[in-house]
Amino acid sequence: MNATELRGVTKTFGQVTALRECSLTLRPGELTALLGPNGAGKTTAISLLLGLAAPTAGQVRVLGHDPRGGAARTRIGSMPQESALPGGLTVCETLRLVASFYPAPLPLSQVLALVGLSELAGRRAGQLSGGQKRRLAFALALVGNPELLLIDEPTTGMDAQSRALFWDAVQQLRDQGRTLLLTTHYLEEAERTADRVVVMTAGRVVADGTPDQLRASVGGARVRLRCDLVLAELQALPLVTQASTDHAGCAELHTQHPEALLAELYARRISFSELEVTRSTLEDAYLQLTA
Ligand SMILES: Nc1ncnc2c1ncn2[C@@H]1O[C@H](COP(=O)(O)OP(=O)(O)OP(=O)(O)O)[C@@H](O)[C@H]1O
Repeated sequence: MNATELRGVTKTFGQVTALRECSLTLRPGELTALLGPNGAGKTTAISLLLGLAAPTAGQVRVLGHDPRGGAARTRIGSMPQESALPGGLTVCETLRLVASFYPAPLPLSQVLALVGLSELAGRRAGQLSGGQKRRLAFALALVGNPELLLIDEPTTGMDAQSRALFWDAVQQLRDQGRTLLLTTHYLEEAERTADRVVVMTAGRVVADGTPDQLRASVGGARVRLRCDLVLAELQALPLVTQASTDHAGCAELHTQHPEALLAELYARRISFSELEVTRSTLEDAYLQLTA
């Protein structure tokens, strides 16, 4: 089996326990989004998969191998949260240099086009903007033609256009049958693109499923409306599990039974306007799971 997994992994750094009996299996050909608050252990999980650190307890396999050996190294691409690029080399030279370490790299023109750097191929890395450097880091993760891509907070620092381009490229890579694991704090992006979402908190996996399964685990909907009730009255409404008001004076209610809640408002002759009902999002599930 070409398994890529953490099995019962604990990782400590002195007094700090970054992972606690953490188990996670990546399915081939899937895009898995690894979510969790700051310090949850996401980067630690990735560094163990990359073989950069050894687990304190438990087992790590990558494409069927121990990642600290060399067997799987050229089959993996990684994009770390921060990367130091030699500023004097051009985009093309940097890519060519990294490609030279792999047995069957992708054509540079294909990689440049995929990450949207074709027009900047001759520019020195030190002269790229922050977002362009992130694109180059992504290109470096891809150029070795990896089966498995481990990507840590890729879209931080990218503008909206770069982000859209990035997710488009990620979908293409997944459609080519590659396996991807990425961490992100942009839940909407994960919700739209990931086949599977794993939520970690305090070094443990607390949820693992498709975006639909996670949304269904909180169920219900958000009901937004304008009415004269104050916050305490909104919170006291039957069927409301959570209530808040925003700066514009609109109420936001969370409920498992939006239709019954609206019927209740009518029955109580509570008048309201600007009604909006949306089903729970991945963010709702995430906030509940990591609360
Ligand atoms: N080399 C290290 N030495 C000591 N503690 C560390 C080390 N690396 C990570 N930690 C600690 O382990 C915990 C998990 O860190 P990790 O970087 O994996 O979290 P994360 O989920 O990636 O967070 P973020 O979203 O902020 O990137 C944190 O408490 C962190 O301070």
